[in-house]
Amino acid sequence: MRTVAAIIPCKDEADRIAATVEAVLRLDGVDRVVVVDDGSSDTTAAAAHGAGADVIRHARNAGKAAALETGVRHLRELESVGGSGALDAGDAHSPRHLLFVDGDLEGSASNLHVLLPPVLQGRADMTIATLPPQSTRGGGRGFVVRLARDGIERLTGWTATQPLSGMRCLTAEAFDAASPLAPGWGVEVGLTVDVLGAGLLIEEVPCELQHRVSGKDWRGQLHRAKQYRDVWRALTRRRVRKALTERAPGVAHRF
Ligand SMILES: O=c1ccn([C@@H]2O[C@H](COP(=O)(O)OP(=O)(O)O[C@H]3O[C@H](CO)[C@@H](O)[C@H](O)[C@H]3O)[C@@H](O)[C@H]2O)c(=O)[nH]1
Ligand SMILES: O=C(O)[C@H](O)COP(=O)(O)O
Repeated sequence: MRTVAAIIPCKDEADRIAATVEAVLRLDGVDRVVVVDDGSSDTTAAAAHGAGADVIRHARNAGKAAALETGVRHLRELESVGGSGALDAGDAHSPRHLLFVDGDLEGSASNLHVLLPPVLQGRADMTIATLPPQSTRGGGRGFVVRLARDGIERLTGWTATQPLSGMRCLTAEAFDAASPLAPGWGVEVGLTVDVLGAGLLIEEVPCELQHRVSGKDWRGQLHRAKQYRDVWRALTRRRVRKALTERAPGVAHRF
């Protein structure tokens, strides 16, 4: 049985991370959980460690994409030092599949198991969870989601139901196709465009997840403004790269 390593980027999730880690560790097929504490000012790292995760910390906040990259780098280092060479138990020559999980899912993370079979069985290179209506009402008006969905569609022809969903299971090949990741909140859009651009397959999978939604207050709106900026940057970079690939292939890799 091939196994999957989970990476959980988190900032200030001390109240939620232990329940999330415990639920992910119980998932069939997941044998390691790496939590990246992205410069939290609370006790996120200690709570994650206490729940059984490998924990690595950013001294300063660097954003979600950087936290995911740190997690994957740490995982690969851990496993090459440990002797398994970033390989899984079932196939001595394949790098690990990855499961990206947000830190605020708590017990609902136990429903993430549906993301694994399409990837483990080779039907998809990346699965993306789609979430049901959330029990707490959010304060968004759909601006970021529309920017992301329309941008992905224009670049790839594929329509994402929930383009910002960060709960994803992916092969090492899919991760490497999107590396370096688009910074900050651009990471999901970058992953989707790059994975499709590499000719790999994506499947969306409904998943009963509940997370902390951003509200209508100024914090929520500031968060959305940053999401908008990062998604716009990720899309713009990829539009430039695509145009250059068509017109000046020699320089396109620099973008
Ligand atoms: O600087 C940061 C900020 C957040 N996080 C973590 O990233 C995850 C997602 O952040 P969250 O605050 O929950 O963002 P939301 O806006 O609620 O998230 C939605 O939108 C994001 C993209 O904009 C996706 O990454 C998420 O999966 C999706 O649920 C959580 O584990 C956070 O703790 C970091 O690691 N570093
Ligand atoms: O609250 C949300 O759903 C996200 O922050 C995205 O914001 P949006 O509703 O403006 O797209």
